[in-house]
Amino acid sequence: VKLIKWKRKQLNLPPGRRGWPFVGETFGYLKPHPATSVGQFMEQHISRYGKIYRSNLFGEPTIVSADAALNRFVLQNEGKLFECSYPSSIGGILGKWSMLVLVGDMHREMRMISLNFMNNVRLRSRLLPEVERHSLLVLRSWIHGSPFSALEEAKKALKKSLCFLFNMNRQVFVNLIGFSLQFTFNLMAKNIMSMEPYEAKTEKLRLEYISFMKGVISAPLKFPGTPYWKALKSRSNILNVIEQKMQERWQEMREQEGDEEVDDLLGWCLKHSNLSKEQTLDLLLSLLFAGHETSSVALASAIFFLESCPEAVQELREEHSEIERKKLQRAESSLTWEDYKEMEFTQCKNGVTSTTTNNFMPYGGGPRLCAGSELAKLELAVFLHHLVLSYRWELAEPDHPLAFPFIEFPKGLPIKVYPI
Ligand code: HEM
Repeated sequence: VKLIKWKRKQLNLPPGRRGWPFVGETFGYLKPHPATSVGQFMEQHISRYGKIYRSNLFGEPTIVSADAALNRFVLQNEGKLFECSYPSSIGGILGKWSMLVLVGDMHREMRMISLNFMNNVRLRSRLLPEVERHSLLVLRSWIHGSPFSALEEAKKALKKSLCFLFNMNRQVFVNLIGFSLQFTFNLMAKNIMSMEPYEAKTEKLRLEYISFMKGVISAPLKFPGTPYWKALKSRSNILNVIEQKMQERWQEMREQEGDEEVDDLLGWCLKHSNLSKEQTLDLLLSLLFAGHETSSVALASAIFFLESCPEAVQELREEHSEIERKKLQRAESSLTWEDYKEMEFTQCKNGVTSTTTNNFMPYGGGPRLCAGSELAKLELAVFLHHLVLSYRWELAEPDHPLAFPFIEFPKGLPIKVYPI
């Protein structure tokens, strides 16, 4: 669904209605609904007005489109016929230099930096081994316990976090959302700022992001207690951590005078870009945001839907067992890029019709096409590889994805896993 704002009056506008004064139809539009449907609001509006209709959302006159062809046209003409904009509250939280809210040349510059950080060479040589290491860290913690136990402070953080874990007769209960967030966050924190997983500072930052995310799409009410207020506070705490990392890195760079460079995004920005300190802070903050919530929900959803399709799990297991067998024959201990390319069923490379590919736009399109889509696909495939080879799983209690408007599993997707 794309929201398109119009400024001029007396245009040939689609049908629709304005709703209540000021708030328009915002509350109805944002009402949580099962993520497997477009929701009652959209269904009712589409049946009454068609797939393209007029409304009033977030305090602005708006055209809503649930029409895939129009959505693709809008995405592809971004910066030419259309310009992206978000409700101002989102800019307040992500920062005015965040790539998600920037337009024009500055957006292009930030985008180039992000694409460079996740380019094909880095994906093969650096990110693939990291993705595998972080997948195994999480999956092994399900049976061996988390490396947390060594750290008193992090233990407290664990209690507060969504994750829980206990072991009974080799059957393990896992709060999947907590663990998939841990996996994707740790991966990004390592590659953006060389922060090690399970260290107290990394955990603290991860927990800040949880309250940060809750406020990104919330009413911009700036008084204590509201999600928006808490998210602004988290933003400032997150920026403090990133700034401290930046100071430490400057210090190291001065001391080492051009010696070995740390291979992370922070190091690259400080050495090779002309970004100001503020711009670098917002870039890192928003990349950490864009790069972990999204892929963790995608991963949890994949595992959720697979649970109800044993045939697909069986086919996955066959594909990954074969890859594992060949890997062992070559006496290799880690996955190679060639192994990854062989995960064809996992990546749904066969049997996808052109209608599906044309209408399915999970990564957006045009000049704002997700900069991390290749990394996200790698994360999903490698995690699933080790998951299906190590465990069987089933839902521990009924849960389902809700559009909130971000996708959430109300119970955190509790699953029971059995080591194979
Ligand atoms: C399954 C996981 C993911 C999904 C579904 C997803 C989805 C999207 C979508 C729909 C957009 C376009 C937003 C717009 O139109 O303005 C986007 C942008 C972006 N995504 Fe992702 N994303 C995922 C994972 C990631 C990862 C792992 C990263 C890594 C850092 C990332 C980084 C970005 C960035 C930097 C942008 C902004 C691109 C730009 O404005 O030029 N994403 N993502």
